[in-house]
This record gives sequence, structure tokens and C-alpha cells, in this order.
Amino acid sequence: MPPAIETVDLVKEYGDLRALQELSLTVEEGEFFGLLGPNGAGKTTFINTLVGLVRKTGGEARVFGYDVEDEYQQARDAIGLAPQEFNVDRFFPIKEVLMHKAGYHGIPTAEAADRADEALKRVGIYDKRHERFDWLSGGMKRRLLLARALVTDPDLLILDEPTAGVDVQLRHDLWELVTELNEEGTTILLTTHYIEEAERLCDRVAIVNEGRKVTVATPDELKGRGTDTVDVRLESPPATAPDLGPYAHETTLSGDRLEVRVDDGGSTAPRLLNDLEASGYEIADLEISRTSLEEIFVDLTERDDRTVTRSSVESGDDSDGDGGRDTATSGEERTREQEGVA
Ligand SMILES: Nc1ncnc2c1ncn2[C@@H]1O[C@H](COP(=O)(O)OP(=O)(O)OP(=O)(O)O)[C@@H](O)[C@H]1O
Repeated sequence: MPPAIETVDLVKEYGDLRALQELSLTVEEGEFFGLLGPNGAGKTTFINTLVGLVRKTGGEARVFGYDVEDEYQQARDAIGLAPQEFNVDRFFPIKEVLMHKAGYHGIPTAEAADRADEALKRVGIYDKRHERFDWLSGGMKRRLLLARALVTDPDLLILDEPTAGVDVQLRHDLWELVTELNEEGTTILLTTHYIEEAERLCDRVAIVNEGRKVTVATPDELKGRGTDTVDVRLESPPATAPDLGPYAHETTLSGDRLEVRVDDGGSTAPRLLNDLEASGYEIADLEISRTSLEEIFVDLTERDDRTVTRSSVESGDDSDGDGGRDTATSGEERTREQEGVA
């Protein structure tokens, strides 16, 4: 079976701007894969290339072995996309929105109606099926985007910041639902600013920055690359920080607290304690803090205007809007988007 997503040296230029720079990524079938990166890193461009909303400038992109341009329909039929922006026809009852979507993918009307009901039940807004999109709350709109992505029963579900701006309850509901879908065999590509979300859900994550792949790893591997801090409280602190072995990358003493940066806090702490005790220090307390994925992410993508959020605080990125973007979008790209084919 070919990979769910395979890109080789993928390039996208918008005029002078290289939004994707030789980006090669492989997502295996059945994976829950996270795409992380600061604002403007190229995540949405990557997704839009896969679903045919953006025409690549160079390189290759395949979905389950189908070339996203030469075999557009086969590739597109395998994907369910819940986009970042609400690109939904506002004037139709939401059940019809879902039926139209199924229709684009060649699903007959009666079956489309059943699938629409099923998808709306699955995301928990079946009782709203006769209402228009505009009348839904923000959280329900997010649920609807997911239902629309599910109505074609896709093998690859792409979620572009699905929990941006939703409340904690809905975030947890969505996490549960996408975990279930993944367990049922759906491959998932998720972009998110919430590090906690990637850590909790993803088998592997790719960190991208300025259109380039920085790294691909499991969340645990990534965390393993950071340094931990062992925080020791000393009974009778010395005037200056003690000299420790080369395992201590940095040693800072403030009052009775000695902070030591090491590669792996769990395995280094006993040695550190021994060394301190052998030098005559009495230890009152010890605490190890692991580097968070967020810190690693920031290290890897360091920029002045980065936007990374850890909690349920809105990242504010929704406001980057569409202003000016369409100028670089071809007529065909725009038409597909407006038709809700995305
Ligand atoms: N249609 C377009 N025309 C011109 N520039 C564009 C267009 N779409 C995206 N860009 C630019 O390409 C770069 C990558 O944008 P993209 O939206 O893919 O990033 P992103 O990682 O999804 O960001 P965010 O996290 O803010 O959604 C940015 O510099 C953006 O301004």
C-alpha cells in the first residue's frame, strides 16, 4: 500500500514568496500525523496543494499513490478536509450542505442523505440539521466542518487547526472523535498551534518553518532532544555554584536553589546527588522538570513573531484572513473553493 501522503521536493511559490521549499514528507497509512509550525510556515499551503486548491510550482505530491494533479479526482476522493476557514454555503440547511458535498464526490442522493445524517449524529449536531450555517454557534460550525469532511467516508482526514477558538469541552469532544476515527483506520493529518494537542494525539509530528521541514519525530523523541532541569534545594548553600561533571550543561545557584541543566534528568539526577553529597552538600529537596514539547518547538522555529499557545487561549491566527491571498490564486483554485469542494 502506498503512503497516505507522499511529497517529494514540493515547492509552491506565490509570486516571489516561496511558501513551500523542497518539502518532502511521508505520512503512512493509519498514522495520526501532526504538522506544526509558526504562522506562515506553509501548513495550509501544503494542505491546499494536496486537495487541489493550490497548484504546486514544483516537486511531487501523491495521496495513496495518486498524483494530486494528474489523478486529481482519485486523490481528492480519498480526502476529507476540515479547513481552517468557514467556507460553507450559508444559505442552505446544513444537512443539504453535506449532501451537496457528497454529491460532488459522486454519491447518489439517497445515500448522501443517509451519510449526512450519520455524519451530523457523529459530531453531535443532528438536531440542527435543518438550520442554516449562519445560525450555528462557533463550536457547532467547527463540528459541521468535521461532519462535512466525514460525509465521504475518507481514508485520509485532514484537519487544519480544528480546535482554534473552541471551548475546552468541544476540544475534548473533538479529540475523542478524531482518536476514534484514527483507531478505526482513518489516516489523520492535523495542523495545530496547540502543542498539547499534538503531544496528546499524534504518532509523529513534522515541524515546518518558512516552508521547510525542520524535523520529523515522535513527540517523545522530540522531547528527548531537549535538556531537562534538575532543581536541587541545598541545606547550607555555598557562595558559588559547585563544579560538576560535563553532564551538567549549565549550573546556576540562586539562594539555596541549585539549577542544573542536563540531557536526561531521570538518569542523571542520582549521579548529581552522589556528586553533591560526595562534595559535602546536604540535599533538602530535588525536582526534575522535563523540557516541554513547546520549548523544543520554539527552539527549532525561533522567530520574533512566533505564535505558539499551550492552553485554551485563542492563538489569534484566525484573523490572518484571506486578505490579498486570492490575488495569487488561479480562477480554477477559487472556483473549487467557492463550490465547497474543499
Ligand atoms: N494565495 C496566496 N497568495 C500569496 N501568498 C500566500 C497565499 N497563501 C499563503 N500565502 C503566504 O504563504 C506563506 C505560507 O502561508 P500558509 O497559510 O500556508 O501558512 P500557515 O503555516 O498555514 O500559517 P497559519 O498558521 O498562520 O495558518 C505565508 O507567507 C502566506 O502569507
